Amino acid sequence: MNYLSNKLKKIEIKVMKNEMSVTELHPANKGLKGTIKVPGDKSISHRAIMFGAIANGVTIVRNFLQGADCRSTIECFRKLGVKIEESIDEIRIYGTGFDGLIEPVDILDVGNSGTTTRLILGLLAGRPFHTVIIGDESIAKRPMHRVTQPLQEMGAIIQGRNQGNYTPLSIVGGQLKPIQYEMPVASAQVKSALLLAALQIDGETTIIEPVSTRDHTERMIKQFGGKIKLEQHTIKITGKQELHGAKIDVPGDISSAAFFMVAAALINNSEVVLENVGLNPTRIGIIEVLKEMGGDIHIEENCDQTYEPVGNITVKTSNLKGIEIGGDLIPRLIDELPIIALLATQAEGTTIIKNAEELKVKETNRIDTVVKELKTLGADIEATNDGMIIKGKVQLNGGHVHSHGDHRIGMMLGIASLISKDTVHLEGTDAINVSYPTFFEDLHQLLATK
Ligand SMILES: O=C(O)C1=C[C@@H](OP(=O)(O)O)[C@@H](O)[C@H](O)C1
Ligand SMILES: C=C(OP(=O)(O)O)C(=O)O
Repeated sequence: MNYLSNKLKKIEIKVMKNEMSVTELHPANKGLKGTIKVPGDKSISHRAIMFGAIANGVTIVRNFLQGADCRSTIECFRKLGVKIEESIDEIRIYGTGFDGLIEPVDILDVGNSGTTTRLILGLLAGRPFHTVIIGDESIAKRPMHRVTQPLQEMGAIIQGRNQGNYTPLSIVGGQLKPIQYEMPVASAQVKSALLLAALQIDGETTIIEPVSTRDHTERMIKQFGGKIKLEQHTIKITGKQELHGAKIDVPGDISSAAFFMVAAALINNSEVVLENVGLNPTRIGIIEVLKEMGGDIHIEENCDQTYEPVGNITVKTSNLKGIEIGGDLIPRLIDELPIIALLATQAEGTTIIKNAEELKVKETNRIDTVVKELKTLGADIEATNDGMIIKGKVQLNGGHVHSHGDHRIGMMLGIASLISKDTVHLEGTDAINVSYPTFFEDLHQLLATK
């Protein structure tokens, strides 16, 4: 049977009081072939809106990710008084500078986006007005102390549930003082929040990371004409700099490309080319893992790019072996761990994922949700305190699985259905809109190419 009978076939069923979408997914009956461009990078799209807003002059963003999370960022900045125009090809942000942002009359709704929540808190910490931030059910469970505590130390007044740890949060910013901050967790969101606060301070702020995390904010500061000192894990920045509007071409999101990289490696007779994907060294852990597992993967870097490296990734059907994944590599593939877990179910031997406690505080507890859902499909997978142990190679069955409202779990299960021997019913498919609204269309295209 053709995957999704050649069309997205949705069965609407009623679960308790809520309407839940259940998608019926069928095993792939042939390989994935062809070339696609995955949508723009989520981390860079968020930052492009934020830096466009705080710069002076117009910023033009191309290949912006039109996912729900980045839409939340746009709407938050509109409420802060920033004019943002959208056309099919580009987004234009009329930067107001920090001082042009205004006290919002309405609550800012960050939806499902942790990046929006944490980065906007850093930015608002230096603004002398009051803002209330809310999000969805998942956001309400995600820890915010990691940003609210250092921002309070800098001088911001922040209140919220559990002493400022959970949304709804209220913040009154103002004049901040520079600090030297040794980050207890490896988090690009914390680092970026502190950089956005530091950019508003007269004086030098120092941030020390335990290990390197994605550096899109640092690169963007330079792209907007700012200065930042980077030395190993230490970042120094002086505030009150003039930032100028810029032209941003958002590269394809490697975290979205990862789903098709894995699908191509796992399905017989596949060869997929993913064009114009971001290859920032702080994001390419998935490429390193695929290579180490014995994957047939080829990278062709485009040498013209200045601020963010991009290139094409080709993946063919591969014979894989289990490996150990941990340490400094974890932040460079943190969002790819659910799909890497699926990859590991099809590798000969044992794969151990460790040092990945951060998975517990994502959109869901991704150790629990990955283990639960892959077990339902018959995988040999166990949760550990800081990761998972997966034994392969195991033929997956069909079954009824759930995204738990987590986009990456939904997409991982969508790919799992292709290698399962029976039909998979995926509940909560809508969550995928958070980062990849055209996921099933792109999958369908790769399945339809001869
Ligand atoms: O800075 C960012 O854009 C992101 C950083 C990561 O989160 P942490 O900083 O919490 O690790 C990642 O999981 C998230 O999807 C996006
Ligand atoms: C963790 C993620 O995003 P955020 O923290 O922005 O919600 C993600 O996209 O996997």
